[in-house]
Amino acid sequence: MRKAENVIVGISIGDLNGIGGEIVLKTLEDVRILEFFTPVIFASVKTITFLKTHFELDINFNGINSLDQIITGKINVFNVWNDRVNINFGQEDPVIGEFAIKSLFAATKALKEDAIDVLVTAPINKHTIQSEDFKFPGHTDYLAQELGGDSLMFMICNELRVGLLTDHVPVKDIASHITPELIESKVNTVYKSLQKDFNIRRPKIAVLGINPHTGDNGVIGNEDDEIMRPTLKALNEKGKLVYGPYAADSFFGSGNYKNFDAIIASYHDQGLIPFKTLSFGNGVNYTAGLSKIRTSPDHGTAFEIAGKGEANINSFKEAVFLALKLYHNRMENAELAKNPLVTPQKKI
Ligand SMILES: NC(=O)c1ccc[n+]([C@@H]2O[C@H](COP(=O)([O-])OP(=O)(O)OC[C@H]3O[C@@H](n4cnc5c(N)ncnc54)[C@H](O)[C@@H]3O)[C@@H](O)[C@H]2O)c1
Ligand SMILES: N[C@H](C(=O)O)[C@H](O)COP(=O)(O)O
Repeated sequence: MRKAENVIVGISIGDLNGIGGEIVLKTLEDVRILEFFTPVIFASVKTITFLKTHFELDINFNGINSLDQIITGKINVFNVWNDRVNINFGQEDPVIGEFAIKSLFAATKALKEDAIDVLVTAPINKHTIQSEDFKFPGHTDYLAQELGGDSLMFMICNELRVGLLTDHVPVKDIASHITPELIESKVNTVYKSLQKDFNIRRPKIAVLGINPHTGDNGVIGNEDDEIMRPTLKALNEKGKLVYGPYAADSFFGSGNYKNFDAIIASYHDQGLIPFKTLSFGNGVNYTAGLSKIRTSPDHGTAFEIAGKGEANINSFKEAVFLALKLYHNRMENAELAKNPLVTPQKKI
């Protein structure tokens, strides 16, 4: 297995008018971090120099034009563009959105070609990134297309893990998206991720219902009784410790969430509101189910504080360290699978 400092963490720079540049550079300013990995920022030396000057940071970096020029133990900046970027903190700007996408495309290509080991993405603005080349509601769907597999938005903070059945889906379409096939596929992805990424051998999973009070026997909707319950029962009978549907309103307040290795919420805000409240700014958004590891902080571009030097870097730092932990866990599990323990046979 690679030495820690040789693990290459690719970082896409996100929306340059937001807080992305600040959280990336302030995280890397503490040089002790380079003992744990080698970073490669996908942007340009000119742009990173502008940010370094703006935030008055004491960092040095190694500008590269090719990924075989990466130097271990240095902050590497890969020149994705040569243009001068007109940064106006706090402004929604489609031109800046194009640079966010250039950075993401270059970093994803490097990930696919194994030039980087994991990808950590700084936040993008979902509106300004839309173009002919990019018609996705976020990184999760884009990476699912690029890397294959069954992608799943999996929010992680210590022992709290919240996955989503439906992620960037408009509220009016949620119920029609939730089918037995989708439930089975998402439960399986969460299950495999808990085993392979988090080393939990026999995971226990809770699924939250769709309707208020899981429908109250059909008084407030039938989906929980007709779709959720039979699908979860069938999965349970196949041997998975999966339970539910649970009424979502009291599930976190009662502390019941602590009894499970992961919780699957039916839709975005049902899962992300309790997650972001309980994780106190330290949460990480992990895209599970893919062939490669991608993490990101659990917050967005925060335009109102961008450029002011007020951004909290904790969630981004956690995203980097979670990506490293998952990378090492996957490597270890792959090693173990290559050399399974053979049970000695009795001599007769
Ligand atoms: N991973 C991602 O790319 C990602 C994640 C979430 C949201 N977004 C996008 O970001 C944009 C803005 O979204 P939003 O306003 O709903 O959420 P947001 O997370 O940007 O901001 C919500 C609130 O939290 C504050 N905040 C966020 N991060 C902070 C930090 N590190 N330090 C201090 N305060 C912080 C903001 O100032 C704001 O008050 C949207 O386009 C959204 O889609 C992207
Ligand atoms: N729902 C995510 C969050 O709130 O953290 C966010 O929009 C990012 O989504 P992608 O990872 O798909 O960009």
